Amino acid sequence: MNLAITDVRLTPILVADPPLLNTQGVHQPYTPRLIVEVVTADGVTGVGETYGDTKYLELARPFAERLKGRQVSDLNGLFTIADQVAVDASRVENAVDVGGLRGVQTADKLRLSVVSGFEVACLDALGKSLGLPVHALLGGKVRDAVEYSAYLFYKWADHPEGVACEKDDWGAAVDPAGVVEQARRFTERYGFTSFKLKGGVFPPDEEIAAVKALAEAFPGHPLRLDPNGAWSVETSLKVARELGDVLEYLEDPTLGTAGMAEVAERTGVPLATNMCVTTFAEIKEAFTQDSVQVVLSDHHYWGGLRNTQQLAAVCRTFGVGVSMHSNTHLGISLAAMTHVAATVPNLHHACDSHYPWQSEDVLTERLTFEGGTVAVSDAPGLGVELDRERLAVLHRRWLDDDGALRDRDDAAAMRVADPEWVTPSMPRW
Ligand SMILES: O=C([O-])C(=O)C[C@H](O)[C@@H](O)C(=O)[O-]
Ligand SMILES: [Mg+2]
Repeated sequence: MNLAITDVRLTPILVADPPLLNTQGVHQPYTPRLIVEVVTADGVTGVGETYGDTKYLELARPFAERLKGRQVSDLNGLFTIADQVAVDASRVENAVDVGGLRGVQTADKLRLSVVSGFEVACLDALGKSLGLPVHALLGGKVRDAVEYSAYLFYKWADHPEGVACEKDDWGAAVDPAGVVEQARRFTERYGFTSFKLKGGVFPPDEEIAAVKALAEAFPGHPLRLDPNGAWSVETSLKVARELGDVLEYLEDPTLGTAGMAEVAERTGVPLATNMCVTTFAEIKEAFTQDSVQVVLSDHHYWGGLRNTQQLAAVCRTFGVGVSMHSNTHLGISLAAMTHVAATVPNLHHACDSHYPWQSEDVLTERLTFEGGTVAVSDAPGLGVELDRERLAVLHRRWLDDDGALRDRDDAAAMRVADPEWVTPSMPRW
């Protein structure tokens, strides 16, 4: 068996995204992703997926060059390569609300967001070469299916008039009735039993009303609300008081470790985050201050599946829960999330996934949710197959774009509907 990497292919694509609202604006009609392929000397191809914005592409290209000739089994070596890839200082930002609502943007985190795409591709190729599923390469699954939650969004029925887009069939959801209707469709289509509402869009009282309506429509089901840090400490506490009885957790009610610690100290509602603990460097301060009770890992920016396992081990050590965050992603990443989630013993909350919102994919067969879960594949590698024709179509869309959509910008997308819109300063309420 020859596991040497002889070729690496990077294919940036643009995939359709519905008009989902968040505190910064609205999703663009098409969003960038990067598909990574590594090919071994034996002709085995492994696939990975990560963020596709320019700041990631400019790191992925030199990374790919350095990968050739190495072994797909050399997973630790990926971090050595990452250290050799220079990050332009202009890309680094220390604010916690930059970079698509997922915390600080350090040079290391940018590199790790690229490592993850290559790590998954290497694991896929290694698994296919050895005839083993990725979860076996990670130490073995402890469950046969991974539970996901319905990721509810306030949304418009359509993207603004005149904007080129793919139509979706979800309709609008801009009030409690619309949110409950969306949740019903999620349960009918996918069998989800827990629900997360992306908040920070409307004044807190309206979002409280939406969560109360969900609690009434789905009594006893786990509910979460995530305003991406849009509230002050006092507003967070008010929401916690109003919704304390029905929430499984409140996600990033306010920005930053200190604010989260203050909220956590003054409420019994558990706090989750994918914004104030997004790197290993942030763990010590957050955990010693008891800022968060659940860390939502995202293998893309934590540096891959094995780093996610390490994060889970640290969380277990400190008695902090762990689950998974999601951003717009396709089936390769859902497969990767499912493999790693299957290996984490202390995963006690349903994971997030945007996948139901993505009508387009690059796989020959879409992954499916049954009873709100994705079955853990025992096929070699990730257990997915790339559809080259679809990949070519979505890459063509990227090539044809004049650059306007190649870097996700929810505030810019909002300005198409509301020319006065600027990214709100935080706390918004
Ligand atoms: O849980 C979260 O914070 C997210 O998923 C952040 C994402 O950017 C989400 O808000 C989105 O895509 O609008
Ligand atoms: Mg979040």
